[in-house]
Amino acid sequence: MVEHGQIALRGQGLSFGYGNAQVIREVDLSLKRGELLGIIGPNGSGKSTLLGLLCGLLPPSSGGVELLGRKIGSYTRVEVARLLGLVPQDAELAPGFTVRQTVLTGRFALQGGRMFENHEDLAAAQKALDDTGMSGLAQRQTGELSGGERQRLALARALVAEPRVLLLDEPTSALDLKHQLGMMSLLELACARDRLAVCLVSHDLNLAALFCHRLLLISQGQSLAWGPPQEVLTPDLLAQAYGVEVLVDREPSRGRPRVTLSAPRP
Ligand SMILES: Nc1ncnc2c1ncn2[C@@H]1O[C@H](COP(=O)(O)OP(=O)(O)OP(=O)(O)O)[C@@H](O)[C@H]1O
Repeated sequence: MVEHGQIALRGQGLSFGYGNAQVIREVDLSLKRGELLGIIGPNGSGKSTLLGLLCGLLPPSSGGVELLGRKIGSYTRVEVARLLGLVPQDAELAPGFTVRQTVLTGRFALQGGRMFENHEDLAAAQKALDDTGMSGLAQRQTGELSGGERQRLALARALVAEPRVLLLDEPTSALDLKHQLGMMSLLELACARDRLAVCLVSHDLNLAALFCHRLLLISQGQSLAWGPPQEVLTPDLLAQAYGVEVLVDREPSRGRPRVTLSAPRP
């Protein structure tokens, strides 16, 4: 169970626009230590923009973000990089590097000016490669990876930095069933064991329901629902957000809500 009272990341009254187009409106969100939080919502509803606000990359037009109890703007960039990891959609992987070298670049913020990796860095990189199922590809060049392998490498590079908060934008979108389960189980374990706070954006409502403690449903830049999966994944709320009819029942392994699209016969 997630304990209350230990907020890792908090966004309050967040608003943001690109130019004159208002994209995020008055969104509140809190992420506890050890919590796995899912942000869901239709295309263009503002999920990636919200992640950008939460990690301090985008400046809110109103409202603010607190990381571990302090305004995010009061940290230096290196301090933020040390505490908070971000895995964007299509994470950039520099060409010409091997998978292992790429994972090791994730240790940069921990190295404090040290030029070469030490034994601890190498051991952490190996563990991240093992955990993400990438050790067999450790010598492969980044330009020679499949989409799913790139996603797993991006996660390995983020985990090796040992962040306190991890934000991920559609981290399972290119993964097959086994690797979806592997990645979500790994994140779940990091939450439970290391008290990592994880916030991920996903279009896979069932995967999010299966693993996330709470969900935030965003629609047109606003928070439409916020709470445990069974309170958010209801046919009414999903119809409001996505404009489609769905069936919601319980999946048998954890009793979490399961969403099925309802399509009329042709
Ligand atoms: N750099 C930008 N400049 C202008 N408008 C942008 C920019 N990035 C995103 N937008 C617009 O802001 C809105 C929210 O985009 P955002 O990427 O946050 O949505 P999303 O919910 O993550 O979408 P998706 O599910 O399709 O990835 C969209 O209307 C998008 O077109």
